[in-house]
Amino acid sequence: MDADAHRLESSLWVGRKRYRAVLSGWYLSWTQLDKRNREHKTVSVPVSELIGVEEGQVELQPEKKVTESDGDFTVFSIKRHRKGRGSGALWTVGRIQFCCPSRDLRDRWVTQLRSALKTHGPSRPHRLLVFINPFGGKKRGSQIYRSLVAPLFELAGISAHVVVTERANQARDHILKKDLTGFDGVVCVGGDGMFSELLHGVIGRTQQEAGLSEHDPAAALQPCNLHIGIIPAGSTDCVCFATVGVNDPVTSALHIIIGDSQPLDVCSVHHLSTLVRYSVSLVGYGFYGDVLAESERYRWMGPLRYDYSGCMTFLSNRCYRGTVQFLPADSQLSSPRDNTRCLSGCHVCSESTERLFSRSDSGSHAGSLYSSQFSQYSSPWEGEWETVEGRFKCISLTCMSSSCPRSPLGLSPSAHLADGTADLILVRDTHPLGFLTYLHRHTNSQDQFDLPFVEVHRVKAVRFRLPPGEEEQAEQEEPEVSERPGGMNWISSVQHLSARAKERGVTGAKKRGKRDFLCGPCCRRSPTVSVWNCDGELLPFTEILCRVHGQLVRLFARGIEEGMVAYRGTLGNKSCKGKYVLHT
Ligand SMILES: Nc1ncnc2c1ncn2[C@@H]1O[C@H](COP(=O)(O)OP(=O)(O)OP(=O)(O)O)[C@@H](O)[C@H]1O
Ligand SMILES: CCCCCCCCCCCCC/C=C/[C@@H](O)[C@H](CO)NC(=O)CCCCC
Ligand SMILES: [Ca+2]
Repeated sequence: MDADAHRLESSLWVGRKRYRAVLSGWYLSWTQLDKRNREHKTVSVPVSELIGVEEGQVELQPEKKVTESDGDFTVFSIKRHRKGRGSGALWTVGRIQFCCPSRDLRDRWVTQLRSALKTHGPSRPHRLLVFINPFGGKKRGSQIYRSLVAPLFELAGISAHVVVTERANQARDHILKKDLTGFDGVVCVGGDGMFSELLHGVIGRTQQEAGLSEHDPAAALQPCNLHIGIIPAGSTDCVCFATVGVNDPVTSALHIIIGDSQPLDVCSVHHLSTLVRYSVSLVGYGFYGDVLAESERYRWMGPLRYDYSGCMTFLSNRCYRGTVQFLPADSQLSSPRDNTRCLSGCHVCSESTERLFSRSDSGSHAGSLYSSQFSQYSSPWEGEWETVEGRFKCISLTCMSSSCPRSPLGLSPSAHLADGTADLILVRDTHPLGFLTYLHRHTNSQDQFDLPFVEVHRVKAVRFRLPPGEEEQAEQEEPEVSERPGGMNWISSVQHLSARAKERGVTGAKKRGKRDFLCGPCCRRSPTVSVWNCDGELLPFTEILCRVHGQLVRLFARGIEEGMVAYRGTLGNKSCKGKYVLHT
């Protein structure tokens, strides 16, 4: 469609000032005119960043108020605010009140702006399925949705079907089993645990519909079309923070409204021939597993439980033996120590998109999303496995930086959201001060990998084994796997085992009498086996195989926007490229 099909130009008033307003191409701009018709300051807003247009003078805060008058209309758009270094932009709603000399002209402006919005925003969602966890984080999910998010969805003309969950895994089961026709996306209001429910629902549903089994780690899974949105209202909100750059409900709601799309790598975790779980932020053994196991006893503390358990776990000064094997990623493409950051529009991720989807029938990426991935035609195990054996303070695998408010640059600051790889961080046994230095570097900009006991690898797959004599005694715990593609027996079996792991604070190890978490970390002989933390859930198995699936899901996000985003505009006659002209 011709970008100028909606062109409109006229004189308008904003307050007492007269402007020449133009809707042209991809922008709405208005230039102040003086009494002699000389042009002054121009403000420009991309149509893609308009939220909605309303007749009359409209205010949203403290609640929606409309004052009708013949010539007025109100335009709502995205307004950026710069946050601290390393984080993304905070978005709020900008409001501009225009006044036309006639009702007829007002109607033309409203019609043209609305139709420009439709044309320029084909990827914007119209219908969303929203799951609210009323108990996540500080238990403010329902209030956050009602007061901050719902009014914006209404303004943008999005219809939302809201489910307030009454039990864990309700959102996941709903996505797996219910009719989702007509929904353009699913949204969670909660923390990483809620996101994980949506992730499992969306991936499981997509594989069911494609007739694929999720258990085979070598299988090429079908990329998911249904977008996931996250309104942060949890304890860590790591996935939101790492994909948007801030954990702010309004910013996330605005990314959803304008239909942003961020592909995300997902790691599948397998035990023997069973899929155990999917992960995007952390598969962690040793310290992070112990912190999570310990924190389960202190849920009542809310988000503070991680700080308390972190201290207790640190004081217990444990390390664990094991063998880690990994399949390195192509080191020509990127490295976890190249000091780059994956930002919005990242070229490493874009090139990966081409590699992952290039063998599809359709030339366009959007088309190729619906067809099979390149990896279906080649083995995911190409390359030589490397082996590292030893005693580890912690072993972490992350598909993305895993930045969060506790650690603004994250577990692996140069990791990419959508490059088809994960970073494997091995922290060998060291003295407590060394490990404290490693942990502390997560909170500032010092390089946590520049320590003699730390190594980091960019990988496509990882395998973990216990030392001989300590192997997993999994016979009694092996879940019964459904033979049917997309079968769901494994979910309930693994879920049952995870719940048992949670109850005991640790996986089957207690049975072996090798550890006992429940009596406190400081007063026991050191256990020899830890537990895996998979995006905040304890895994019921110790010996696992992890495989990265490039760009398996898509979020309503755009990666981290660092600094103000440039777009063309004019300031008087001078170019102001590189500046975002704010308006209120
Ligand atoms: N109604 C409910 N009752 C109990 N648990 C629920 C309910 N709805 C969702 N859950 C579960 O609560 C867990 C924690 O939720 P959520 O992620 O929203 O909060 P959180 O406090 O941030 O936790 P975390 O960040 O540690 O995962 C999730 O794993 C989810 O499965
Ligand atoms: C001396 C100061 C030391 C400070 C140390 C700070 C280190 C912070 C690293 C942050 C790593 C976050 C990894 C993300 C994990 C999430 O998928 C998961 C689910 O929400 N959270 C936890 O498991 C919760 C576990 C959180 C552990 C801290
Ligand atoms: Ca990645």
